[in-house]
Amino acid sequence: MAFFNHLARRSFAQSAAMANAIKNVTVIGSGLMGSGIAQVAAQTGHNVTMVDIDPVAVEKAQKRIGASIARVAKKKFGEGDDAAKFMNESMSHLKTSTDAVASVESADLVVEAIVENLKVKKELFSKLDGAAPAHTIFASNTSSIPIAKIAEATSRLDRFGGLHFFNPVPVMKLLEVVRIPETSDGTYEAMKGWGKAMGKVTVECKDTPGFIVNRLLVPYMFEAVRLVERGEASPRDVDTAMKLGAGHPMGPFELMDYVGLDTGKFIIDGWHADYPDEEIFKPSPMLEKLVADGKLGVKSGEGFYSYKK
Ligand SMILES: CCCCCCC[C@H](O)CC(=O)SCCNC(=O)CCNC(=O)[C@H](O)C(C)(C)COP(=O)([O-])OP(=O)([O-])OC[C@H]1O[C@@H](n2cnc3c(N)ncnc32)[C@H](O)[C@@H]1OP(=O)([O-])[O-]
Ligand SMILES: NC(=O)c1ccc[n+]([C@@H]2O[C@H](COP(=O)([O-])OP(=O)(O)OC[C@H]3O[C@@H](n4cnc5c(N)ncnc54)[C@H](O)[C@@H]3O)[C@@H](O)[C@H]2O)c1
Repeated sequence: MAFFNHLARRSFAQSAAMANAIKNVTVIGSGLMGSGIAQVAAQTGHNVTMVDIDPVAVEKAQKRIGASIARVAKKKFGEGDDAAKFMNESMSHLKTSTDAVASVESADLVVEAIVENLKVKKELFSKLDGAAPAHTIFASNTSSIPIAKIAEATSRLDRFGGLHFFNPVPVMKLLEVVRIPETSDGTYEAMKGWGKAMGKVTVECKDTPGFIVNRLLVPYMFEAVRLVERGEASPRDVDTAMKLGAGHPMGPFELMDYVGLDTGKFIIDGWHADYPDEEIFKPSPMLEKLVADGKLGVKSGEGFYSYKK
């Protein structure tokens, strides 16, 4: 018994040490998710570099983060000195860059949150693999792509996993921590420990399509799309029904607009390619048209609904 207690203490100490070892975090992608992850990492005292290929995206992300940190500060401290101190300290932990390769040179953890496209994610990780130190853990925030397929681009499968956050990151408490068969126990413990240091509740999941939440959420959203396409109800009434009848904070159309319809299309196209016989994953004419018209949801000012002021 004493021996097992000793082992348990040692593995706890090891995982705590690895989680504590994550100080320098590089977040690649400064869109909806990357900016949220970078913000929470900075708020929780990590040294963060947030990277995007698009300098305009970085600039917008900084503004979004400033506004969001102000909301968090107000909620935590009200008005006054403590709120200002929290905001200043958080912002002082955040750097930005447009050079992904240079930004990983001293990273303990890289969290990728770029476009939901396997080829683009692999190209990125393959470049980073040669530039990051040997100890650096790589993680993807993908919604739907198998982690193993992304990890193939690197030679560090034991230091690779999934860290799936939820939108809006500063508010949503959940973090799905995903391992592939090669992920080492040390890496997995470090990812979970970091999630806790970020203030999230972590759940563990294997590298299964959609992990836990999206395995249930995506078919639900697409049932809603089919229902509207069949002319059985309007998006507004479906949303009202799910909010007032099922207690959801947003209806499925509001939520799709919030997530981004381009991301929704990437997810469904990927799953349709992988599971061509599944009716629910077949392309939706309604979604195809909105994306083709540049109506990507809240982020572009219009999707199923208009957000233009
Ligand atoms: C097509 C297929 C698509 C597949 C999708 C897969 C996507 C993905 O992989 C998984 C997901 O993320 S799935 C998506 C998972 N996500 C969901 O399911 C989300 C469902 N929606 C919700 O939970 C709620 O509607 C919200 C929390 C978004 C807003 O809450 P509300 O009550 O309706 O409105 P409120 O009054 O404005 O906000 C209330 C308070 O929240 C705080 N706050 C809010 N935003 C903030 C920010 N950016 N920063 C900081 N703080 C922020 C703030 O404290 C505010 O209080 P304040 O006094 O005003 O400062
Ligand atoms: N939107 C959501 O609700 C949500 C939730 C959980 C997970 N995700 C996943 O997170 C990832 C990002 O989603 P998002 O909603 O933040 O997308 P987004 O469109 O808001 O942002 C993506 C950003 O990545 C940048 N980018 C693209 N290619 C890049 C590259 N090679 N190097 C650096 N930057 C690059 C783009 O310029 C853009 O700013 C996707 O994998 C998505 O599936 C999204």
